[in-house]
Amino acid sequence: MAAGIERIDFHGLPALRLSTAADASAVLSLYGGQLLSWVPARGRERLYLSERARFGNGPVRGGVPVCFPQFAAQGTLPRHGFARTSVWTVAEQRTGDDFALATLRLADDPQSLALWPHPFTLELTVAIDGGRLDLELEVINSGHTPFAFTSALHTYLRVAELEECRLQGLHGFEYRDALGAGEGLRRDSGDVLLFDGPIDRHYRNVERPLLLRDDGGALGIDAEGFPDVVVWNPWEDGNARIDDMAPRDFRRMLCIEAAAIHRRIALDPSETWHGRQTLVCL
Ligand SMILES: O=P(O)(O)OC[C@H]1O[C@H](O)[C@H](O)[C@@H](O)[C@@H]1O
Repeated sequence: MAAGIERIDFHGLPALRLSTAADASAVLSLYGGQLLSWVPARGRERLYLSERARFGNGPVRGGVPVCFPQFAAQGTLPRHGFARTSVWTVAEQRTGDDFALATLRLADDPQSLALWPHPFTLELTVAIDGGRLDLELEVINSGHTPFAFTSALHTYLRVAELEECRLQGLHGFEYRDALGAGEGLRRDSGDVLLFDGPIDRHYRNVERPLLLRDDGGALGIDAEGFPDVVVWNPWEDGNARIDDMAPRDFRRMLCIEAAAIHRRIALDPSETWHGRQTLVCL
């Protein structure tokens, strides 16, 4: 099969389907600039997408939402900012013998300026190549005054069984426990992170790569530019409070997010920032 990129309708959303000659594929929605599916060559679906997701009516539960210019409720903007509910445009698409790549773009408009008074351009580039996925976010300050932002690629990984998952690579790094009381920092002391309850940890200045093992094999998780890692799973009670997730779905997903949140990124006029997350099937 030849590599290709086609425009599709995905649950009513305009999207691009990327595919490679080796049969890797991905679906990238223009709504939110959100990757909604990634199937590596000879592999299974690697991203969780809720069967109860709402498409085009608020945030889409699953895939890789782009959080910008605010992470979670760390400010006065809508949760996780407005990029995940904005309509992006296609800036570039390219295929080669063994890869497919697409870039989506989002720029300020009257609605964004009413919420956040800064001209900006965002570009999200998604590239698939055999067993590898690269996501790169570029932020350009296209205005005349400085601005600062927080951001994340809020990656929802699909896992076979959460309690079988083992995450390596966070040993020794400091984190803020977003479920705990107070602002104190803790230090990860385990060789591997296991999942047997709700978790919402914001690790700082993590030197990667991370390694996630579950029943279905191992996934390497690397990043550049994003200093932080968020690990989130709502577990049973949290899941029950999320109306766009089926009741036991917390066992099928794990968010490991490339983030820039513990310190805001400041950009002067015309300055550019890049952050990248890479997932590799091992
Ligand atoms: O439900 P959402 O607004 O998409 O947020 C989902 C989750 O995002 C991040 O992982 C935060 O650390 C969590 O605290 C939050 O619950």
